[in-house]
Amino acid sequence: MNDTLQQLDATLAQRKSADPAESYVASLHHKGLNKILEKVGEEATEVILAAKDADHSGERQELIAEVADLWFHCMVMLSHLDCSSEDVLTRLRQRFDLSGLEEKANRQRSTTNK
Ligand SMILES: N=c1c2ncn([C@@H]3O[C@H](COP(=O)(O)OP(=O)(O)OP(=O)(O)O)[C@@H](O)[C@H]3O)c2ncn1[C@@H]1O[C@H](COP(=O)(O)O)[C@@H](O)[C@H]1O
Repeated sequence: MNDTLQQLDATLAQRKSADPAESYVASLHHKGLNKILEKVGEEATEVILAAKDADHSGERQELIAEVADLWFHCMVMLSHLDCSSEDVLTRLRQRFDLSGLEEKANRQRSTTNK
């Protein structure tokens, strides 16, 4: 697994029992799932706006920073629900040999057969 994600996952797990007054992550866990989901939604919107700006201006740093915020808040959400980045990476690895179009065709075939 990617070292950066693994290191951050370990920090996030530790913050589940930390003092909300001393840790941003602990404060999100303390506020609960709805607050975490609100942050994920906000960051997703910011990624979209930054991508549009990057497309017009050619400047990529803001986009990279916003994607980092989105990934981070998704990781907090996963941690809150007792999942980890490793679970997501495993799922992505399982898809390595399957094209997106093939996967979609299989899904549509199984829906029509119901
Ligand atoms: N990677 C991050 C990270 N990325 C973004 N953020 C925080 O996410 C918040 C982004 O939200 P906004 O930009 O909307 O800022 P805001 O207005 O302050 O947010 P709200 O008041 O709406 O909650 C900011 O407070 C950022 O500092 C992060 N906070 C923490 N981490 C990692 O998590 C670790 C643990 O952090 P603490 O729990 O704070 O110790 C840190 O060591 C870092 O590795």
